[in-house]
Amino acid sequence: MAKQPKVFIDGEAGTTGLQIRERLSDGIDVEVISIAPEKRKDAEARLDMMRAADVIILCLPDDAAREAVSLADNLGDNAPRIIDASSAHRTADDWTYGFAELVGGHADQIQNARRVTNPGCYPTGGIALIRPLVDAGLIPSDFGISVNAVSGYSGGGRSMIEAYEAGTAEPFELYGLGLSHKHVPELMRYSGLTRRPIFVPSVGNFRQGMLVSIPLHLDLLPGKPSLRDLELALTKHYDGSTIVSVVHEPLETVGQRIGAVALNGTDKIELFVFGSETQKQAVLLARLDNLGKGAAGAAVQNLKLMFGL
Ligand SMILES: NC(=O)C1=CN([C@@H]2O[C@H](COP(=O)(O)OP(=O)(O)OC[C@H]3O[C@@H](n4cnc5c(N)ncnc54)[C@H](OP(=O)(O)O)[C@@H]3O)[C@@H](O)[C@H]2O)C=CC1
Ligand SMILES: CC(=O)N[C@@H](CCC(=O)OP(=O)(O)O)C(=O)O
Repeated sequence: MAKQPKVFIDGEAGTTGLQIRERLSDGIDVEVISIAPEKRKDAEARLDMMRAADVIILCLPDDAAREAVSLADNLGDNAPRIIDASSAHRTADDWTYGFAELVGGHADQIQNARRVTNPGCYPTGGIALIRPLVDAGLIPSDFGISVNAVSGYSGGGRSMIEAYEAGTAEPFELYGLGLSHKHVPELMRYSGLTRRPIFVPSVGNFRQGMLVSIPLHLDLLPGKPSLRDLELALTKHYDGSTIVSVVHEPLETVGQRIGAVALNGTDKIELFVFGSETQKQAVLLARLDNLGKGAAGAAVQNLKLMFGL
């Protein structure tokens, strides 16, 4: 029988760490090794955990994740493999982007990678929608794209959760209005866009769940594609995936509105092409759980790929 991989979750007590822990206790053949809670920020103790681990999953703020990687570097060739859930290494050339469905064959790259950077929750939705359409030639890479999104408050980690649960946060707000959100470089790099998209995130008074939407003027696209053309290209790209699905619901069925929380507790993502053929306008839409495919679900998916679980 193959050896059970030993997993150290650095940041195990945080929002993402806890979700990963929960998923790993659900019949996945790994041994989770945990640090004593009072030592969780002690570099020597963390290094000892890294020595014992086959893989570490970083569920830390960006600076702490960078520090964890330099700790692991001290172990040279004996360093464990790394999955980083933070945004510290998302556009680094020597890391593999942990979105298995990105392009054909990408899952094999994750399988063989030593260092995998987990996608951000918003880029997961945006890239899932845009990349296949750029690759199919339906959206030119220099096309002007806007990405609007709403997240549950768990996306902001422990401090935002506490603020919402104490009733001290705005019930709903847009943010990132200086258009320099940290997710934009990642979104550009992996969606294949060369023109910087306008990204406007927002957060509301619900714990988890996410919608990412992209309005498009179809008559400004070079081939003037129909809604059906866009839907077909997405369907073809994700054919066979058990995680990403393209939902073929006519507008009349969904009633021209869609909620953010239907996939909560799952690691799935749904893609929709809404709009009006008459107006030649579309809204591409992704629905996911920010803590599922947007964080912990993707980390566990990558772990399974890396260890053939
Ligand atoms: N929440 C989400 O939807 C998503 C989060 N992410 C990313 O995952 C990472 C973790 O986020 P999240 O779980 O939400 O954050 P949390 O704030 O909920 O948890 C972070 C954890 O890291 C611990 N920690 C902080 N500094 C250190 C340190 N120097 N050494 C060891 N442990 C430390 C914290 O401990 P303490 O509280 O005691 O300081 C806490 O347990 C972030 O980089 C985030 O951007 C990615 C995708 C989605
Ligand atoms: C609501 C909220 O605050 N969301 C976070 C993103 C959460 C996420 O995916 O973050 P990482 O890229 O850090 O992993 C934000 O906008 O910064």
